[in-house]
Amino acid sequence: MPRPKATMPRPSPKGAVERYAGLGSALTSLGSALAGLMFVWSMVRPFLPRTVFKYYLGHLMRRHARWLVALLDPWLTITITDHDGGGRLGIGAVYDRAKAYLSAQCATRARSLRAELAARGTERFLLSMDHNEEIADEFQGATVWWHSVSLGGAVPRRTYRLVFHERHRDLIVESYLPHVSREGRAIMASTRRQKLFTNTFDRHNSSWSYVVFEHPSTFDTLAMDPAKKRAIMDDLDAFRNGRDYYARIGKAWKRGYLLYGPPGTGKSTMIAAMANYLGYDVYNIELTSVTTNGELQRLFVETKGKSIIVVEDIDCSAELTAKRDRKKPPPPSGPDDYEEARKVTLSGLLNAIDGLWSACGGERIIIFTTNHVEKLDPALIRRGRMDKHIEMSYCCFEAFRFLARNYHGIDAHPLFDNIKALLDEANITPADVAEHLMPKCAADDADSCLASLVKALAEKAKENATTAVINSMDDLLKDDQTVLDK
Ligand SMILES: Nc1ncnc2c1ncn2[C@@H]1O[C@H](COP(=O)(O)OP(=O)(O)OP(=O)(O)O)[C@@H](O)[C@H]1O
Ligand SMILES: [Mg+2]
Repeated sequence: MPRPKATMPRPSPKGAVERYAGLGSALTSLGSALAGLMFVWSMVRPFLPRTVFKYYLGHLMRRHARWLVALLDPWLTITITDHDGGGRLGIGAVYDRAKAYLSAQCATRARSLRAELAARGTERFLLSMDHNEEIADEFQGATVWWHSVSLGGAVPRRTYRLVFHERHRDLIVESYLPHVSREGRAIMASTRRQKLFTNTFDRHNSSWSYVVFEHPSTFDTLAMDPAKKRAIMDDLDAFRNGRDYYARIGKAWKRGYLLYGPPGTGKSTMIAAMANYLGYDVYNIELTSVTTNGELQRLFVETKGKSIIVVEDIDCSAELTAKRDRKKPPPPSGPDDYEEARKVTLSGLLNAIDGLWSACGGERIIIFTTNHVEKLDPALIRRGRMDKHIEMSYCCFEAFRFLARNYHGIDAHPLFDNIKALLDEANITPADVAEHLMPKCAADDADSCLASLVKALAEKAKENATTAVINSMDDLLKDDQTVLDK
């Protein structure tokens, strides 16, 4: 039953009919032969000793069942699904490689295509097959068919089905699939786009979904003490180039950063700058939508290498601020207990971060952010888990100068001295400074923006001074009360 050559424009409809074309007559004659055989079998069977039937004929039929199936349908199928719980173990990666490989094939062969931008800042498109589209490919004289389908469910899973003749089994498994993987990886490397993954929850479980990561923040636009910034960049470089070093000292190739500081001091901006600097994907875990420790573990396992795993506002994310739960919880008995058992616990998070999986593949950075570092359990942020603690503080003069250069291209201004003095008293975040420096209308320029900043700083400094006086009076009153009580 020869299938149309791959060079033909498009097997129709969807190749399935061709695959079985010509089988009709064979099936008809086989059907009548089988019917005759069954008739003879029913006549003969009562006269056969039980053992003959059970051990000899049964065995014979089982042995030849595969041969019979192969005769009826010699076409084999390999299914490759995206994000089917094995991304970390390479199944998701296989899908991505197949998709990249097919992008080159389908550009000339498929009739219904999907297009996405190949990489940030380029005009190149990456083409892929649309759902239910099929293309043929030739490899060392063998023809294979790739069929793109979407498996149903709450989160539809994009899937490729690779169909080929059984006589090519070895060629496909030993040579063609590695060829697809190799070529696909090369194409991916040349068109790689950073991704931002977030965990979503449907009625059954959590899974990752992604968008293209396009955050403009870089270390060039991040305002902070230059020496501190340089130290962070050096740390990232050492990590990125540290594969052999980590292997030599016997540590998993991962590094934890704790970013802490008041709101608006640039923690999220710093994460984006790190991701852009390293070119890594970002996995943003929303702990409140993870219901169990097991699910959290699975999400971590599904992350790929060259990535930053982020848990923002870790102090508000889950019940992680209590002391480590040393005792095992009792088995759930009532509905409330079940609700309790569904929560992510501190030990669950620690296991997810440090589990054995974390040593496989490697090259992962884990970042926690918090506004209240003092609330966190020491176990969570100890060195080795959160290796580097970075304080994101209120805007210092260096950071202000950086922002002024960035927003208005100025390195000096008569108001700078005034601003320097006020910054020490005002405790204002880089986010607030940036807001004042941003022109609000066409008439706004460096002078007006700096004047607006000075006004805001003066007000904040005055407010802080008043608060300080009130606090000190409170302290005095408390001291007096203590003396009176005695
Ligand atoms: N150090 C900085 N350099 C440049 N811009 C900054 C800096 N810090 C803050 N910003 C500006 O302020 C905005 C808010 O900053 P960001 O979201 O990073 O703060 P955050 O520390 O993550 O706050 P939160 O604790 O509320 O999450 C950013 O969009 C950015 O434009
Ligand atoms: Mg933030």
